[in-house]
Amino acid sequence: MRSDDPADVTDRSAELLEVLRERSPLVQNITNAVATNFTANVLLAIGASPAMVDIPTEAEEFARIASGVLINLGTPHEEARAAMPATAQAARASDTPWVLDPVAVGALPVRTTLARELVALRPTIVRGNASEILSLAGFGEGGRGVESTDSPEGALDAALSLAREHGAVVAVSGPTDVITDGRQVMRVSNGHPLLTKVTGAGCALGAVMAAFASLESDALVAAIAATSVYTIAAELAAEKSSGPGSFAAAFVDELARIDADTVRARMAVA
Ligand SMILES: Nc1ncnc2c1ncn2[C@@H]1O[C@H](COP(=O)(O)OP(=O)(O)O)[C@@H](O)[C@H]1O
Ligand SMILES: Cc1ncsc1CCOP(=O)(O)O
Ligand SMILES: [Mg+2]
Repeated sequence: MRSDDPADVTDRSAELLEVLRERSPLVQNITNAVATNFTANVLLAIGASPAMVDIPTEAEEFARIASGVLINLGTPHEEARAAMPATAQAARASDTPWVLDPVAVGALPVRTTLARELVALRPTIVRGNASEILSLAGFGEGGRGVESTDSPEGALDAALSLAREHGAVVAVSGPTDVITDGRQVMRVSNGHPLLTKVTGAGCALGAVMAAFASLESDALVAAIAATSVYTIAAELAAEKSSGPGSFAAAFVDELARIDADTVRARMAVA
């Protein structure tokens, strides 16, 4: 498989969805108070097994047995903050892939310092919106709270810089998601604007990336596969919903229903 060949990546993404359903990876989440329940439901729907293990000592022990780990900085309370670096180190030491979501880094001092510390611990994937990726790379001041005020294309240089400095895949979300390992740059154009009207949609995508990264050693392909399955499910859900509330429910349903053939037919990667 060539990770820069859209046809190969499409095939592998479809296959990875089937592997995910067979293996049901155990995904550990240290995530925020807003997105916790939605994230767990998204993971269950897609076929993974969520565990919100986020307190010191337990979290780092769990990272050794988890299939993948998400560390998300959305509401970084003291206990979670204390657990994060040791969890990242334990994940690294035990070859558990881990995803960093630097929610709202930029102007907010506590999470911005913490995000810089964590990114130096070599996440497998850094996932954020464009403003977050620009800020983490030192290229911007942050978005509007948790929302982006920048475009993924405008964050490409920042993503390349972060990827090269830290040896991570960087996935920048937006209307077209831009994903890079510091050499290749791939774009996923699936998705629907209703995803931006459900809080935690970006956060839950990070957890899905941790699930896929546990199944595929090429983290670029894992991030593309996760984004594609997720955003195609959003397209299907949007066709059946009348607004953000019914969309959120339909989205969880479509994550549970989506199959490999649908991924092959609809995936728009280039
Ligand atoms: N305008 C848009 N059209 C289609 N999909 C979008 C749009 N904006 C974001 N998405 C999708 O929504 C999901 C969350 O992305 P985003 O809203 O950028 O993250 P965050 O919630 O962290 O700010 C991603 O899967 C992304 O592809
Ligand atoms: C609203 C909010 N405030 C702190 S974390 C959070 C959730 C952000 O979720 P997402 O980044 O997925 O939109
Ligand atoms: Mg976010």
